[in-house]
Amino acid sequence: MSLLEVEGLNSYYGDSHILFDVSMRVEKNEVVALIGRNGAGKSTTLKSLMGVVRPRTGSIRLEGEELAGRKAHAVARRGMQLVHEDRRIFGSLNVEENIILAGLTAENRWPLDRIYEMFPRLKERRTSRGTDLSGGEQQMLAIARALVRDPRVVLLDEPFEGLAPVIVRDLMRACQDLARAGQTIVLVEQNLAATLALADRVYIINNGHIAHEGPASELKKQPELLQRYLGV
Ligand SMILES: Nc1ncnc2c1ncn2[C@@H]1O[C@H](COP(=O)(O)OP(=O)(O)OP(=O)(O)O)[C@@H](O)[C@H]1O
Repeated sequence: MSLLEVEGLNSYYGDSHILFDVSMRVEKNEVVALIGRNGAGKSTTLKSLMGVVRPRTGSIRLEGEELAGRKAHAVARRGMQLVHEDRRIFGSLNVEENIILAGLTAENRWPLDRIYEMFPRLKERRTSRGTDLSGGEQQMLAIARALVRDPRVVLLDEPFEGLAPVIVRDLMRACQDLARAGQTIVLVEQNLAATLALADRVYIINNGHIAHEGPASELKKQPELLQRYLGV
């Protein structure tokens, strides 16, 4: 049994059918990336896993437990965390308050020291308000807010988007440390180099259909796939 088993997801916005029989599996300690063109359905897949979008049909099993149809807070309680593209931190609270608040209702929590070891920059900025952080620091804080709840699976939606290359490098390093420490991650990211550096395995989604699945290391040798589905 895989840690996360997704079968036959069909998701809609109103009458628009967005995901078509999406199936994926994620092993424990694995980093799985979901890539595809703009509008292919990557964010909708993460939102469907998290219960933010409610799939009309399909199954989402985490450690064998069915999560499809549950609300996001219930899914979070079972050990899934989604770091949204728009980060969702509290601007009026400082860094440490943001982290503590996120962890309040969690069954298990990372100690603050472990968070700060992963993101030394957050330790330096721990008394700064959310609104005073740079984009990169906000992204670190958004990830920290997910990690403090000691998730079984963390879903990252475009964590490097809009960040300067030097910040991307720092965040990449943190994500690599996280992966090495055994954190299971599902990553959606436009930065293909970063994606292939981080991921063990990749799914390509095209018009809401899973079009390819395979090891990240092999995708680098398949330029025709990248051309066909990503236009690169
Ligand atoms: N809230 C919404 N209401 C209606 N349609 C939506 C909504 N969110 C997304 N869509 C549509 O669903 C489709 C899939 O969007 P989604 O955000 O999942 O794509 P994506 O692969 O993550 O792309 P991007 O990289 O542009 O975020 C697109 O056609 C998009 O316009």
